[in-house]
Amino acid sequence: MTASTNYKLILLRHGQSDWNEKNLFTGWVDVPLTDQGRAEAKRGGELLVEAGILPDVLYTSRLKRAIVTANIALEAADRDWIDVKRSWRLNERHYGALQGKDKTQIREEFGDDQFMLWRRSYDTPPPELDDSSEWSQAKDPRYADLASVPRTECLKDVLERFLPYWESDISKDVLSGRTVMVTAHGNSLRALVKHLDGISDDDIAALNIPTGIPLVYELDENLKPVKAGGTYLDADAAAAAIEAVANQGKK
Ligand SMILES: O=C(O)[C@@H](CO)OP(=O)(O)O
Repeated sequence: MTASTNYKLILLRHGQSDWNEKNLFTGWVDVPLTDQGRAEAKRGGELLVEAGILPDVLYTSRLKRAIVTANIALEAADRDWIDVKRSWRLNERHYGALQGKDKTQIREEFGDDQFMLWRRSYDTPPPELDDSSEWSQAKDPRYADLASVPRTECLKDVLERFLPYWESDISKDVLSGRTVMVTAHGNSLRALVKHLDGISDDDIAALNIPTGIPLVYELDENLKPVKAGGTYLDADAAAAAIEAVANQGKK
């Protein structure tokens, strides 16, 4: 790759999930996509074709809403065949004791400030989820390779578990000149965007990522974004969807 050529990275948050629709905190609970989510994923793949930006390698979390979104988008782009790598390090933030709880009820019960602190602050995790909860992942065999499964996480924790994988795998594929697609989650992608754009711990609270709309970053040889914030392939749809994510939990 020549010095003048920029590297390409596609970020894709999964399409609407069952629990997005039901307004529940989800985290590591492995919920499926809704029909709308599947349609968003297909549209995401079509947007890639229309923009002429086709992934050469896919990274996903170990959660089916990301895996299925990527599969549908790749099928729509006729790229089903590309190499795939999955890691728990791309999982959604573990939402602790909030997993399975209704966002509006939590906002009403604890108030706006506490709700936003748990939801968007950089370093305040929700209370830990008990291992006996039906929404716990403590005994989930898919995480048998982890020294310990999180019981809760704040965004800082997500960044700390994501960055080693960025350094060891994802960034290397980007720098090899392959167009990399990362299909993941609202908060694991917020961690990635914070890192790429150098967003402060305070400012990251205001950043929301919409479901199913590809966000394309062109990166220079130091992996710095050529355009801060990247480019959503459907800017109008993204603006409306970002607003909706920001307002979750409001009546
Ligand atoms: O519930 C979750 O896991 C996330 C993403 O859907 O929600 P929030 O946007 O509130 O962080």
